[in-house]
Amino acid sequence: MGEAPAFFLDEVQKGFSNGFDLKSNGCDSTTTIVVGNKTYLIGGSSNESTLEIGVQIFDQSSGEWVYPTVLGTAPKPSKGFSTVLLNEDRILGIKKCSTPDDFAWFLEVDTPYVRQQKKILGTEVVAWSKGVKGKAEKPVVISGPSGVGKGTLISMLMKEFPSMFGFSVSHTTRASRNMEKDGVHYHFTDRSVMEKEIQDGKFLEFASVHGNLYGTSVEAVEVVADDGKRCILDIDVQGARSVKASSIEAIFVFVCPPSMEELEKRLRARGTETEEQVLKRLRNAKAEIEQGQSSGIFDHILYNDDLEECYKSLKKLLGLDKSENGSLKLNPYGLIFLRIILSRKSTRKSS
Ligand SMILES: Nc1ncnc2c1ncn2[C@@H]1O[C@H](COP(=O)(O)OP(=O)(O)OP(=O)(O)O)[C@@H](O)[C@H]1O
Ligand SMILES: Nc1nc2c(ncn2[C@@H]2O[C@H](COP(=O)(O)O)[C@@H](O)[C@H]2O)c(=O)[nH]1
Repeated sequence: MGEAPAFFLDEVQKGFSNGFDLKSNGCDSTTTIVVGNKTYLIGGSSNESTLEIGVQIFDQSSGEWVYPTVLGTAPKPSKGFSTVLLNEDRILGIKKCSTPDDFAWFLEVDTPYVRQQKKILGTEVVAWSKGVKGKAEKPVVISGPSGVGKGTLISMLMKEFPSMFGFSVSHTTRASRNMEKDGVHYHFTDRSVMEKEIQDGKFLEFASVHGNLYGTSVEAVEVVADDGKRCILDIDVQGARSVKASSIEAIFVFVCPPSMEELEKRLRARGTETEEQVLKRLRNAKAEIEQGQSSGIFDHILYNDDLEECYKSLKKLLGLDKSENGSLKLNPYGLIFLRIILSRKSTRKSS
């Protein structure tokens, strides 16, 4: 989510000159700003029922108006909206006559995230995010093969630090397990509904995992941010890759099992999957561990052998422990362990 330097937001709020070329439209409800060969018309309301500030693009090369897919939650219309272009890839918008927590907004127009979404959606794309005053803690992305203990570690963290962390509740098309609650563990949904919402740009990332669709909605992350908490995402490696390509600056943690045999034991002991699903998850685990090692996505690799030790390491890397960082920060030993795990031949045949 976008973050404006605190000093800058303070200056703008006080109405001081700030050195930026802010284009004010007084109290009109629309403003235009040129980025490359496109003119962005921002303001008014594109949709009367939701009352959001609308965005239209005039493409000077084709001479046509384009209505982009708008990702993120757009600001509500205000009496005036001033804009300034930052880094040629995002527009900072300042709402007039607004509250301190609602006056700075970013519209990404050509960031890596927006470019990626353009490719996926095949449309023109822009993405809104609210400016955060001050320093927001980076979200934490936790990945690793199924059954390694990601959920267990996250539960421990949420239990010990309930006011600090908020879990990003993903959507999934898989059936719910016995103890799982809709809206708490996942938003359980139909594939057709989720596919439509993906097309509508409601997802920050999504992936097909073990035969089902899983995804993080923009709203899921915003709910946590609005609560003033640090967001934790439990997502697979494909999802982590998408978040890495987005404008979100996160800490990426990969959790590794001590061995494939132990992973299998844990998956079976959990008793939530059919035999066929266990086998599929174990097959996918190999590829995930390989990607955990070689993708360059992850800042930290944790070994979940002894749960308490692993939890301690997780807390250390999140700065929740005063002693030195306890994770294997992509050091040679980490890579050696990964290779050992991958080189152990699974005795089970793929089905
Ligand atoms: N260090 C550990 N030693 C032994 N068992 C563990 C350890 N960590 C977790 N477990 C157990 O392993 C099982 C799988 O853990 P968990 O459900 O947290 O995995 P996960 O990575 O979240 O899996 P998935 O990706 O499928 O959601 C659980 O029964 C959990 O209690
Ligand atoms: N890319 C995403 N992956 C996700 C998301 N939510 C969960 N996951 C991953 O799916 C597997 C399987 O989960 P399970 O609950 O069926 O055992 C696991 O690796 C999760 O990390 C998501 O939103 N996006």
